[in-house]
Amino acid sequence: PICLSALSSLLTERMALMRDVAAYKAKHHLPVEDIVREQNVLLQARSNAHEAGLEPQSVEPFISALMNAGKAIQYRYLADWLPRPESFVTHRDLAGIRQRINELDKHLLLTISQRLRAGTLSYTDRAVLAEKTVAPNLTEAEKDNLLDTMRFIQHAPQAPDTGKV
Ligand SMILES: C=C(O[C@@H]1C=C(C(=O)O)C=C[C@H]1O)C(=O)O
Repeated sequence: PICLSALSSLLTERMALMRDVAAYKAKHHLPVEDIVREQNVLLQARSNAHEAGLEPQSVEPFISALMNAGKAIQYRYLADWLPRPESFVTHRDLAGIRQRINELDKHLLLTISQRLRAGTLSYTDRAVLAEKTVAPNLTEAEKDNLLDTMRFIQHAPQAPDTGKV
């Protein structure tokens, strides 16, 4: 259960940051989708997965689901702000927010790796996670997608110990 609450707070914090990302982009007239950044997030995730003992390919659908949810949340904020342009104030800069997102993604994969040592996620775990993970503008469909792709994540096979030094 410890791992599950850590997981849901990491997910919730990542989703909550999307408000600041959207506000920064609105202020600077930047598009929501940033393909170069997305490629970096995926590359970083593969390397974090490897370090956490996970199969790098198996984390890709989960990371893509995180980014899809992130973009959808931002689009909803921008739509909500259209009639009230004064409401999108942020003092944070994008580089700082992205640094925090990098940390969160790394911790997410480490926590998932730890949790998988206790066995695969059960339906109860999934329900607990779904209930605990609540963020503004995150829909149930996006949450389902996150939890479905999380179940796809696998540990990397252990390197055989040859006994040689
Ligand atoms: C969060 C951002 O917006 C989008 C979502 C991303 C994510 O969830 O990591 C990455 C790039 C963008 O397409 C961002 O630009 O940093």
